[in-house]
Amino acid sequence: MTATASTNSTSEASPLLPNIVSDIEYVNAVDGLTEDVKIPSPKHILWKVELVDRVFDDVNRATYPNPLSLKPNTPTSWFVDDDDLVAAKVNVAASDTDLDKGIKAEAYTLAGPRFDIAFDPKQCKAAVVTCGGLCPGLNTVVREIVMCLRRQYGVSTTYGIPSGYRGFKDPTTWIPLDEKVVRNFHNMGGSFLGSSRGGHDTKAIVDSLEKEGINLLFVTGGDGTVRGAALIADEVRNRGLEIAVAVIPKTIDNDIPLIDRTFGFESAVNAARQAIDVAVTEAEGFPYGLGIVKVMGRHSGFIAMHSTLGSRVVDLCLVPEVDFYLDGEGGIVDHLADRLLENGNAIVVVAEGAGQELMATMGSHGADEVDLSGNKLLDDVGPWLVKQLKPRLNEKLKGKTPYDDGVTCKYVDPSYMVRGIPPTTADNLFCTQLAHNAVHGAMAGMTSFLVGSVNTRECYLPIRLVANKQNVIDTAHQSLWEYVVFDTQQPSFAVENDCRDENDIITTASGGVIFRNSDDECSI
Ligand SMILES: Nc1ncnc2c1ncn2[C@@H]1O[C@H](COP(=O)(O)OP(=O)(O)O)[C@@H](O)[C@H]1O
Ligand SMILES: O=P(O)(O)OC[C@H]1O[C@](O)(COP(=O)(O)O)[C@@H](O)[C@@H]1O
Ligand SMILES: [Mg+2]
Repeated sequence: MTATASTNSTSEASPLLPNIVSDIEYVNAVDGLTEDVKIPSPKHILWKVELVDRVFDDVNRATYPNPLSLKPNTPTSWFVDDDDLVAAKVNVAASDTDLDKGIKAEAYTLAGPRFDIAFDPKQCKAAVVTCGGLCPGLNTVVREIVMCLRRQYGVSTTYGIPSGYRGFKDPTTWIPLDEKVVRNFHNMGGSFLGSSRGGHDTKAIVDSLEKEGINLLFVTGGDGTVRGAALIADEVRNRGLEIAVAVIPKTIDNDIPLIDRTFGFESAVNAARQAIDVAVTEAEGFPYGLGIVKVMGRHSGFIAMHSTLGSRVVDLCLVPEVDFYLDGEGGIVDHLADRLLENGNAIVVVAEGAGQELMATMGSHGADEVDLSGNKLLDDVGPWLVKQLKPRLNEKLKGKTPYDDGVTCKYVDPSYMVRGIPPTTADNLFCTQLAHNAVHGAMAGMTSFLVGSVNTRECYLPIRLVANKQNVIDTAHQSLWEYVVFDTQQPSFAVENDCRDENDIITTASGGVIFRNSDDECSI
């Protein structure tokens, strides 16, 4: 079966996403069908990315040849066509393939270099900024943006904005970046440019961009940064400026929706696994050793889930997405007591955002504060868990062990050790792909977009599809969480059995899920 998208798609304006959603009529949907069999044309969605103001109007679109295309022997097959799409969903229900209905398709624009570009490289000035919490790979992204701009497009001016969004205000502090400066960035943890929370001032940022003649802006950061970038892109559009705004999503938390994973996540998972290994050594070294490891992840437990599955020795994994309880049948105390008696030791991995409600109901008074970006500061679940578990387990083990001196509890909090490290090789490669594709998209005149991998293919997503939503572990459907429950044999705490239409659910390769909401204005 082949499906071909027609090129003359019609644009359907949505009040919230002007010119982003378009219907594509599939033609020749099923090979071998005779001419007289008419397939009712279902609506398909292409989540188009916006173009900078000057090139928005296709008719007046000025283009320049991509310098890469002028180099001798560059295969034309290296270039991506605007017709090349990435399927948003690769799993389809059998009922969706009913010939009467056709297959409902939803797609993003494939990332990569375009044959024609929208900006004259000689006139280009770029800026790059790193925002939010640190993350392995930030420097690689900056390095590769500079390298790709210079080597592939001949753009020689790129400024590094110091200290996140707040650094835009004073252009005298901007750092000129060239190949020499960035050469060894890929080996460095942290952010050479510096980062920060808070300090986003849309007007001041766009004033500086306008004053300094920046036309390519690359922003790397997490969910907060994406919201900030959306505001910058709106302001740029409102002022009619020719500035492409591209986001390269970062965060060790992996909480950006729709994409397979964020860069830095894999590095953080590897480091978290090392902490688990230490806890195992300690727990095995003492009678009835209980190792408890707390890892980062405020709203999403991906680091906890993936490091648990990577280590395969964990007896209990607690994440923000799943409420748990301590006592009684099906509680975590009985489960851990069983494992201690059976194996002589037990390992718990807990994400920092887990158990917040339980702590509150049991009288713990959280800080009730937010950080400079407005992120709620969490109650510390690690020490709380140690305090709750120790006496309960001692009670459970009484009279059942040879020494009768209870559990030996070892608490490991790797904290920033999972974050302030250089990226793994896989993350370095991933950062390179993301950075280069961000440059290709921006040079092609795309704006207000985020570059990410969807179903292992790099593509461009409109920022607004992603802002204000969170990627969380999919606990209600067949996903990686099922392996956690199977592997740890922990109680399967009740999860919301979501009864929304399957079409509203988007799952990600790392085991995440988001549910569309009305903001998407998407009707299939
Ligand atoms: N709703 C928002 N509007 C504008 N800027 C925001 C918003 N939320 C966060 N930001 C800015 O984005 C930056 C990073 O946000 P933060 O939440 O700290 O990290 P991350 O982007 O990694 O999630 C901060 O400078 C913050 O001020
Ligand atoms: O750097 P801070 O302010 O101590 O914040 C720690 C938080 O940052 C993170 O490492 C990453 O969060 P962001 O990606 O949202 O910046 C969280 O896992 C953690 O809760
Ligand atoms: Mg965040």
